[in-house]
Amino acid sequence: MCLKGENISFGYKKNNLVLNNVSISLDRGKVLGLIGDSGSGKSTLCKILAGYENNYKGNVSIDGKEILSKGYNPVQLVFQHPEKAVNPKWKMKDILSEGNNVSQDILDSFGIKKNWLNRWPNELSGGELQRFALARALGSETRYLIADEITTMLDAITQAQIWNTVLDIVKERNIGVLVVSHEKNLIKRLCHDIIYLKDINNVLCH
Ligand SMILES: Nc1ncnc2c1ncn2[C@@H]1O[C@H](COP(=O)(O)OP(=O)(O)OP(=O)(O)O)[C@@H](O)[C@H]1O
Repeated sequence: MCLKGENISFGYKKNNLVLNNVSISLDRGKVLGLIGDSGSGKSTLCKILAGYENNYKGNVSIDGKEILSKGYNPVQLVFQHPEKAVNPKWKMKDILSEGNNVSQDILDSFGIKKNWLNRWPNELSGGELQRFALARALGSETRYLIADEITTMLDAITQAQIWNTVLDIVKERNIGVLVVSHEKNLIKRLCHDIIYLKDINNVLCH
């Protein structure tokens, strides 16, 4: 059971590849780190694996099947800036309802308080908002989580709390996680394996 990207090539503009023949495989239950220089295409690869970009060459499969364009995506992507991933005109309870059967246990484990649900996104801190984004992404049908710099803007204590919670949940639910971070120490601490995305040829190696 794995999320696989095979021979992925992609450019935002014609004749200007950001990813050149990249292959990556994330097993269920594993935490895989992805590092690479700024601009090497890490976020782009995350978006392709999560089905946000369609115009690529190569193949993405989830547990041996192609990504479905309809229905809940078992591959969920969480970004660095939660404020950009939520509708500012929705209350938090409505934002959460976009997820898939997010359990009370998940809300409790992220320390999401009941009264936060009636607030607007701009009435929460960055860390509180990121907890919501993660809870929303960890609904019952999620099989893979792609975490693109999810704690970069947070203080060390909040970062540790959030990652401890995420690691507990993914272990219990056998979810595979791709961790993108500039912080090599964080990656070393969290991940079972690490891959490096080179900036020019996009060769992936262990
Ligand atoms: N929507 C877009 N349109 C055009 N070019 C883009 C777009 N998004 C990213 N790029 C370009 O694609 C390249 C790869 O960007 P990407 O964000 O994937 O890199 P990254 O490795 O995640 O970088 P960083 O570590 O700085 O976040 C960069 O040169 C960037 O300028």
